[in-house]
Amino acid sequence: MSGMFDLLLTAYPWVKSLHVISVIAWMAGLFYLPRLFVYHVEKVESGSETDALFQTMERKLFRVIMQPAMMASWTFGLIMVFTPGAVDWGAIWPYTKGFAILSMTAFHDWLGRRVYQFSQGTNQLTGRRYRIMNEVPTVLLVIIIFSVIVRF
Ligand code: HEM
Repeated sequence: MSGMFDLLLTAYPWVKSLHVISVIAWMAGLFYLPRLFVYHVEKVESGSETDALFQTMERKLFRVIMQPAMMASWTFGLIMVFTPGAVDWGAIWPYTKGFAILSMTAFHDWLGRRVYQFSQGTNQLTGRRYRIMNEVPTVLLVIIIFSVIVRF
């Protein structure tokens, strides 16, 4: 067991670097995909060539960038959770961060369901709704950064 802990401690700065790289890639998609939806709803005629192009951009962004980036963020984050001393469970920040990452994951899932709906031509939501939803990852990001940096 102590050999395992030594390995986790030695790898820690590398794991944290990979974690931050993954979350940046994930966040890029979480910010951009709802913007694509806004333009898709407001400017694109259903069934047109541009509609097909938007569907491709949305699907690729979600599958090729966001899904792998989310899995990597979770994997490296959980490795740090199991590194001795990394998380002070007596503090408040692990719980505010935990709440925010679960919400971020739920938001990611919600976006995935919207990608599917656009691909079926059954989107129900307005551009205004997507503009409002675009603020969700921003608010969660603020909670996460205050949690891990201020560490209240
Ligand atoms: C997906 C699930 C996630 C898990 C399980 C997780 C877990 C962790 C853990 C255990 C640490 C080390 C504790 C620390 O040193 O602060 C950490 C660090 C960090 N996380 Fe996450 N995290 C996740 C997602 C995110 C997301 C979505 C963001 C940004 C939006 C983020 C940003 C950071 C940053 C910036 C650090 C480095 C803080 C420092 O300077 O030490 N994490 N994460």
